[in-house]
Amino acid sequence: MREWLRLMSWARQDWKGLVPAAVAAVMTVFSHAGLLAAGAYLLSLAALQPPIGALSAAVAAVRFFGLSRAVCRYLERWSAHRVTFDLLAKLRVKYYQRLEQAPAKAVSAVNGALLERLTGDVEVLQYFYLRVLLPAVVAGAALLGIWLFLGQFSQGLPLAVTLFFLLTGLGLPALLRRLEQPHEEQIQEKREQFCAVLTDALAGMTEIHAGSRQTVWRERLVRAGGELAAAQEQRFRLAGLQDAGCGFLTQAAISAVLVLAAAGVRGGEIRGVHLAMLVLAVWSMFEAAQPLSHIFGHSRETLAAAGRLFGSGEDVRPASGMKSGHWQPSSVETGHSRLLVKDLTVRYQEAGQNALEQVSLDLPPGRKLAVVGSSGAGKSTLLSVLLGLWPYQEGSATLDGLELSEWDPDRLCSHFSVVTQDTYLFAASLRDNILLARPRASEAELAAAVSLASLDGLVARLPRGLDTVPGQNGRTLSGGERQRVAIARAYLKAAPVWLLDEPTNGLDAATAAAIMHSILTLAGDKTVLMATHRLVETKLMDEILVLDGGRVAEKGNFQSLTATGGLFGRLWRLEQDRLQ
Ligand SMILES: Nc1ncnc2c1ncn2[C@@H]1O[C@H](COP(=O)(O)OP(=O)(O)OP(=O)(O)O)[C@@H](O)[C@H]1O
Repeated sequence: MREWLRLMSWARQDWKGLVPAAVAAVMTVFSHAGLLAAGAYLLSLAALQPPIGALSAAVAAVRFFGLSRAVCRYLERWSAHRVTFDLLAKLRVKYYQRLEQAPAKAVSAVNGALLERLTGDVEVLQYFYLRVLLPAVVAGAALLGIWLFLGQFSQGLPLAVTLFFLLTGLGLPALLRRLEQPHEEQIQEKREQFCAVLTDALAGMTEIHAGSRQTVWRERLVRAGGELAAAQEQRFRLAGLQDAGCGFLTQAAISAVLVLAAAGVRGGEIRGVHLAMLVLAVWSMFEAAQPLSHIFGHSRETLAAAGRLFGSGEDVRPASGMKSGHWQPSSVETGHSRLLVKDLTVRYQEAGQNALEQVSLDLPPGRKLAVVGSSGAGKSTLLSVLLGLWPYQEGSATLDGLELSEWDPDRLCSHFSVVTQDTYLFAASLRDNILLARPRASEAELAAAVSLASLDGLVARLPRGLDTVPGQNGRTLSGGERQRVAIARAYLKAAPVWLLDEPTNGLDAATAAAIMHSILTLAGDKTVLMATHRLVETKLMDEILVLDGGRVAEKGNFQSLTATGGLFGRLWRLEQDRLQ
């Protein structure tokens, strides 16, 4: 019921488009009935060979309904689809924005399932209007028309037709609905599974090849596709049964009308010239009952899709989000931001282990802080929380005195230039990929970013320079080159705080040193927080925070930490041994 109300209120946003579409749909059905009825009447009357003038009204009616049917059908299709696609576009954007504001949800969900929701579920919602709301309105109007029209001729006819109309539109579908229900749920489940396997296979293509697992994955895909097809086959069988049942009931209704009307003619209640008209008018009105029979199926599908779509938005709590009336500091403009973290505790699962526990740090403007620790210590988690990508359960994290959870996500992000361990490049030109950070940057600013990030050598080598498309996720670029693109983006963004998550991960020592040099030169007097595994890079930082199992194990600068022989000292010696 909740989903129904939400769908109705969703559709209500565009009621100005919906009403004309519904009117056009009703007029189409009436025009169709009018055309057949007037045609049948004309032929019956003509068979009695009356003076030609007596046929003129019927001829005019046939012409009128013939034209109005075509025009109304066109208007109905055009307006209904236009308004539906408008609504779907709005819904897609809204759903994407929700995910964007709460990426925690996106990260924890299976990619394929998310993709399926953004495409499949949103697509299914078009049925709500086109195949649920609209047919219901049209069927209601048709039933009213049947009563008004047939009531002129006999009392028994509307009753008989209504009975068959309701059996066709509601009785039979309600019966089949019970049989279909388990298949619907199964189809959705199988479809999500198939999408998840497919997206996994595409994303992990390299690993699959490297591990010679092509056959296994091909079989997995074929199996998932086969299970989906089998589930769909069952449902299509029932849909076929429903179509056959509808056809049968329509013919039964026509036969009943014929028998009743013929009896009426014999009894003098109905004129013989009206007999064919009544039969054909009823036949055409059943055009409105047949779509009604699919309402159950489509409403179930749309309600399930609405539940997943609206539901997924609902259980997401943005990690950051502006509370109305809050003053939002604007240190982006002044270039000075202070990050203060106090006793921060973060858990990924409600009852799970803490990924961060009682972590505190102070990052005044211009300070350079390195966060180190072994794998799983919580470095990336800390950065995700600061970026507003993950909520925290306890403690506080403020930027310029305002809790991160109070910040508007866009405004919060505008304070950070980010370089992650694996920079994503879109399937667009290198220019567009760099300008992502500041789309309105001038050519001079872009050129400066390219040169300062040491990308000019690469740009000179590329066939179309900055306009070259480096493939999906920069397939044609090396890891170091991709990181340089990220640095150029960070520089262009000119945010007061640089957040770096292992920016030299996977690069050789020489490239890593060159990248670090570029970063620290470009960051200049900006604040820097860098998570890293390479302890040598921490020599250049003002302070080092050593995390161990989500807790702060040590704090200090490079000299003090190596001198004490604690965790950092041990890790440093291990790194030195490995390099020798
Ligand atoms: N999305 C997630 N869902 C559940 N647990 C997670 C998630 N991301 C990280 N964790 C867990 O949180 C802990 C900290 O992970 P985190 O990625 O922050 O460590 P890290 O120090 O950055 O590790 P690495 O150096 O390997 O990147 C780990 O135990 C990890 O398994």
